[in-house]
Amino acid sequence: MIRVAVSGACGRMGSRIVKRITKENDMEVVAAIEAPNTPFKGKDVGEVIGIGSIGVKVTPADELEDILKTSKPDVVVDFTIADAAVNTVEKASKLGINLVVGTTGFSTEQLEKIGKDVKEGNVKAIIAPNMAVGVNVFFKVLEELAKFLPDYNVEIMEAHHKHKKDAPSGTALKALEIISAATGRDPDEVSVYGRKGLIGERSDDEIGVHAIRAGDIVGDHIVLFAGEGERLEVIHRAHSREAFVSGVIRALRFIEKAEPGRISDMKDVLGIR
Ligand SMILES: NC(=O)C1=CN([C@@H]2O[C@H](COP(=O)(O)OP(=O)(O)OC[C@H]3O[C@@H](n4cnc5c(N)ncnc54)[C@H](O)[C@@H]3O)[C@@H](O)[C@H]2O)C=CC1
Ligand SMILES: O=C(O)C1=N[C@H](C(=O)O)C[C@H](O)C1
Repeated sequence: MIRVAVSGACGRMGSRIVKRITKENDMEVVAAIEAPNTPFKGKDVGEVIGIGSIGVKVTPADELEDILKTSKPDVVVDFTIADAAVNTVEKASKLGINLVVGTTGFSTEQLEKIGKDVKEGNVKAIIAPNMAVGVNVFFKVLEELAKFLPDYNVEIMEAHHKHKKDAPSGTALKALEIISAATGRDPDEVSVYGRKGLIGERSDDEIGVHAIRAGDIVGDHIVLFAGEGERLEVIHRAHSREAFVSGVIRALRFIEKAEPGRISDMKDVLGIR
C-alpha cells in the first residue's frame, strides 16, 4: 500500500485526488493537510469533500511536521499555493518523505530552495506544472516543432478559471522554457507578457505569452508558430481535472523508481524522451 498525505486536501485538485485514491486498491490517504486557518480542522476529510467518512481528519499546516511524523506517509502530494508548497517540500525532505508536487507559481528563488531541499533530504520528487498525459506529449511536440520552425514567430496563450491565482500558468511557462531551449534563446530575454500601446513591430525573436481568466475554464493551452502565409497551432484543452488526477496517480505508482535527490517530472513518469 502506498501511504499518501495530501496537502491542499479540500481544494479543487486536492479533494479530487483524495477521492480518487480511496478508489484505488494499492494506495490510501493517511493525512489531509489544509491551510493554517482552515474551518475544517479536525473534521473527517471525506465528510468535508462529500464522499463520506474515510477516517482521516483535516490537519492545519501549522501542525504539518507532527502529522507527517505520526501518519508516516510514503509520499506527500501537494496542490496548494507556492509558499505553502515550499514549506511542504522543506518539511517532507527533512523527514525523508517522497514528494509529488503539482503546485505552480514558484519564483526562481523558491525553485532553487526546492531543488536544494530535495537534494539534501535525498528524497524522490516528481514536480510538474501539469500532470495531464496529453500536455506532456504536447511539450514534446512543441520541442520538435520549435526545432523544425526556428524562425517562425511563437505566441503562447493560456486560459483558466476565474479562481486561478498565478499567471501565466505553470504550463505556459514550461512551454516558453522548452521552446526557448530548443531554439537557443533565453526565456527571460525573449518573453513578452501581453502587449499594449504604441510598442512598435514585434521582433522575430520574441515569444508572446498571454493569460485569460474567465468562468470555469479548466485549462487551455495554445501555441502558435506563424511564418509567411501560414501558421501552425498546437492546442491542448483539459475538459476535466480528472486528466490531472490520473497523472498524479501514475506519479504515485512511479515514484519508487525515481532517482533520489533530484527533481523528476512527468516525462520520467511517462517515459517520454
Ligand atoms: N500540476 C497540475 O497538473 C495542476 C496544477 N494545479 C496547480 O495546483 C495548485 C492548486 O490548484 P487548485 O486545487 O485549483 O487550488 P485551490 O485553491 O482549489 O486549492 C488549494 C488548496 O490549498 C489550501 N491551502 C492553502 N494554504 C495551504 C497551506 N499552507 N497548507 C495546506 N493547504 C493549503 C487551500 O485552502 C485550498 O484548499 C495551483 O498552484 C494550480 O496551478 C492545478 C491543476 C493541475
Ligand atoms: O490552476 C489550474 O487550474 C491549473 N494550473 C496548472 C498550470 O498553472 O499550468 C495546470 C492546469 O492547466 C490547471
